[in-house]
Amino acid sequence: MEAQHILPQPSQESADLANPPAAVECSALSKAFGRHVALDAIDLHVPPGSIFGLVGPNGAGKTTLLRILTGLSRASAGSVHLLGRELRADDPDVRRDIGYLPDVPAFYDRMTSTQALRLAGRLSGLDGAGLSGRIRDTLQLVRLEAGKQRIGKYSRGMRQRLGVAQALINAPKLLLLDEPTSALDPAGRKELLDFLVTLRGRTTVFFSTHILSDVERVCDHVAVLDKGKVLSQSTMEELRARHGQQTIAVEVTDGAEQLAHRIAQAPWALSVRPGPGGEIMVRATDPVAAQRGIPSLVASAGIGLVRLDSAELSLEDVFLELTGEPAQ
Ligand SMILES: Nc1ncnc2c1ncn2[C@@H]1O[C@H](COP(=O)(O)OP(=O)(O)OP(=O)(O)O)[C@@H](O)[C@H]1O
Repeated sequence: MEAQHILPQPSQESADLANPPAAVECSALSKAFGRHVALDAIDLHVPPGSIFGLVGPNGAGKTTLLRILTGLSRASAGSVHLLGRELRADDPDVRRDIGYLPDVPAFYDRMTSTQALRLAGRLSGLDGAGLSGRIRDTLQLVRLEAGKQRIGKYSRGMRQRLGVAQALINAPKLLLLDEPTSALDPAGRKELLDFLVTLRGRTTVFFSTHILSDVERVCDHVAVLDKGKVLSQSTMEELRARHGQQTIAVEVTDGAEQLAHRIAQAPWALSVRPGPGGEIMVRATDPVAAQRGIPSLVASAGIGLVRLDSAELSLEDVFLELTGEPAQ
């Protein structure tokens, strides 16, 4: 995918700002459906220009949050600022610079791709030759024909790609995507993710997903949402480093199960579980005490120590540590 025609151009105004505002700033944001709390006083800071992944299992509250950010749903409490302006029901202008791809994009099935994008463009205030050019460019970008085929005949993947084109029609400064890759085959996923990378630094991309490898592939920032709470938010490096330091990988010659049992009794042991390479992964309240204590536990068990190291954690490991559940 080639992005240069459809990318928003960096504005002089934003270049002049020493500290551009956060693309998304949520403060104590809550949403309840009756007695069910879907979002529980979340604070979220999405830096401008970032590719930000919001990961969470089914039911975490991802779609609820994205619907609030796009103005499709109202928060029960708290505030949202988008690109420096407060999101309010009586101020539709705030949403002018936003593109949105819902989890299941809806179209009029009797329309063609061009007609759907013309409608979306007009709703964004575009018209004339400028709109026609943008329709051509965005369709080319998502590899869809401008022909006579009706959307009702499209595959799921084609509908998803048309949804991306629709979200980009107004050259948004903030692109919100709800599970953008879930309906795509591996080649389509790779293509969409590669395209999102080309937007880095020019448009803020905020997307929700439960596919951790997608986040690892393209995101520079990540937040973990679970049961309506933000458990963690940081850069990808900070997330891995923070959790890696607290987790120690222990590899022994034999008797790993017996050793794991002994380690679990130590006062500094938070959790002990098998790692991907057959080693024992130890999460410790005091990593230094754990690094000192583990060799003597290995020696007293009469087995040999092969490796004792800070763990190299994948996002999958971090997610498991934070939520206590593997990603679906
Ligand atoms: N309109 C609604 N009425 C009642 N409960 C709702 C409504 N919308 C969402 N919920 C509940 O709020 C919680 C969060 O749902 P949400 O769809 O935001 O999660 P999600 O992280 O997007 O999950 P998924 O990946 O399955 O789409 C769930 O428990 C869901 O059942």
